[in-house]
Amino acid sequence: MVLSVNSVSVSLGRSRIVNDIDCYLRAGELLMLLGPNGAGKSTLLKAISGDLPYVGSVRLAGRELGQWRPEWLARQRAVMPQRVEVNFPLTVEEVVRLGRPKTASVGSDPVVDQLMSELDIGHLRHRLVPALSGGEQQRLQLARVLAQIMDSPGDRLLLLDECTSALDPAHQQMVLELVHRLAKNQGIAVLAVVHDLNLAAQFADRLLVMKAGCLVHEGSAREVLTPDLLEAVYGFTARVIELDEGYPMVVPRRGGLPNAYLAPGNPSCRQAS
Ligand SMILES: Nc1ncnc2c1ncn2[C@@H]1O[C@H](COP(=O)(O)OP(=O)(O)OP(=O)(O)O)[C@@H](O)[C@H]1O
Repeated sequence: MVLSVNSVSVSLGRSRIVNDIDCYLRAGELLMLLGPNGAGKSTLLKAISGDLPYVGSVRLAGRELGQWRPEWLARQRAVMPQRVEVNFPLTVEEVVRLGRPKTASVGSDPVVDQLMSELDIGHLRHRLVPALSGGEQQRLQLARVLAQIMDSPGDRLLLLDECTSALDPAHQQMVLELVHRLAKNQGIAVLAVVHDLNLAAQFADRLLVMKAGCLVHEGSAREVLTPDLLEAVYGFTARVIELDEGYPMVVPRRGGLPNAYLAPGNPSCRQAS
């Protein structure tokens, strides 16, 4: 198992934001984490990344997160947070190179070239980062993150927090096809927070759904993306169509936002800690 999360809870201030989560991730698996705004998805990802204190157990490749040396983590685990502010005057190519391990070649680096090409930023390689558009910045950050673990041996974990939120539909497709290929061809285990239900249906091996700090559903896209479950979790009504491609598509109904949408989350899940 690349990642095992057992009974993980996170409190921020006086509130318990993430409540008693269990999940696991095997090599080559693409797991997508869904849930309404404020459900606790980013907080869980930050705990798994070691960026927030938690109670419970997070094991990477069989060993507790805190027991790994930072050098091992830097080669085997890469994290793309929801927001990355880059205001310093480096070029696109220099930023991707920041992700490379110190042992990588100082001259031309095929991994850097390949990632810039696959993420469609090769033509921007000499451009200064503050002059990029939002979507270009997001593809650049993904390239930097992937550069970190691209040619590492052994178990690798990729944690992505809304890595396609700024992208147009073609680039969303491009990015998730790349991430899917890396999982399947290189055995990288991927945990990705997404809001786009149809991208999740298309690419995820398994879906996890969080609401009000708790894990409330887990299963395949066909099991999770049902009208009843979507209404219970998000409070909106939708049709779910089975596509010839072999995965479902969610079509929200216009005007299908009941008042329940604005109601607070399940109070039994998140309480003062
Ligand atoms: N430092 C903090 N102190 C108190 N509450 C916080 C803190 N940081 C986040 N929260 C709250 O924790 C809850 C979960 O936040 P989190 O960012 O994990 O949600 P999310 O599921 O990733 O949401 P989104 O889909 O909007 O990105 C939110 O209600 C947020 O306001």
